[in-house]
Amino acid sequence: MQVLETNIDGVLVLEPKVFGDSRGYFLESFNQLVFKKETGLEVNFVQDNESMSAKNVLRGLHFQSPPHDQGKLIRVVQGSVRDIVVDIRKDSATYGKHFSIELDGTAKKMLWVPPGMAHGFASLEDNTIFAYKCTNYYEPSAEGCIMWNDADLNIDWGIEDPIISEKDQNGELFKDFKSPFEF
Ligand SMILES: Cc1cn([C@H]2C[C@H](O)[C@@H](COP(=O)(O)OP(=O)(O)O[C@H]3O[C@H](C)C(=O)[C@H](O)[C@H]3O)O2)c(=O)[nH]c1=O
Repeated sequence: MQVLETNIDGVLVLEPKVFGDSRGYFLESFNQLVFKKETGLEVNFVQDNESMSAKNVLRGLHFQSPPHDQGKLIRVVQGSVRDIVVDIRKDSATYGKHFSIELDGTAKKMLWVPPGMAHGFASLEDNTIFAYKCTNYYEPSAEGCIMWNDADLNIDWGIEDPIISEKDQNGELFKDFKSPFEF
C-alpha cells in the first residue's frame, strides 16, 4: 500500500494493491498491521458506514465534536466523488484550508481523515457507493455542520446545483464557527 501526504497535516491518501485477473479484482480494504506499518498510526475502528448517492448529491461538511470525534478511512466502492476535507483544528497552520481529491471505484484510492476535520463529498455519478470506517460511534448530539458553500472556505465541489439534505442547507457559516478541536 502506498501512502501519500497532503497539504493538511495528518490527512493521507492511501493507494491499496489491487489484484486484477480474468474474474475481476481483489483488494484488502483494511489491514490493521499494514495500516500501522505504512502510516505509523494505531487505529481502532468501531463503526462501518455506507451510503449511496445519485449524481450531484452533496453530503457535508460534517464533523462530530470531542469526545465523539471520528477518524475516518474512506473509499468509494463504485462510482466517483469529489471528497473535501477542511482543517478545523484551532491553531493549525492550515486552519480553514481544505484538501480536495477525486475518489472512485476504479482506481480504489482511499483517504484517511483524522479527527479535527470537517468532511463532505459531492457525488459525480449516479449510484455512487461511499463506504467508510469510523474510530468512534455516531452521536447525533455531537454532530456539527459547516455550510458547503461558505464564501470564506470557497470550495469547488465539481458539480452544479447540488442535491442537499435539509440539515446541510442550515449549516454554520465558517466566520461564526467556534471550533471544538485543538491542533
Ligand atoms: C452518519 C450517520 C447517520 N445515521 C442516520 C441518521 C439519518 O437518519 C440517516 C442519514 O444521516 P445523514 O443525513 O447525516 O447522512 P450523511 O449526510 O451521509 O452524513 C455523513 O456525511 C458525511 C459524508 C460524513 O463524513 C459523515 O460521516 C456523515 O455525517 O442515517 C446513522 O444512523 N448513523 C450514522 O453514523
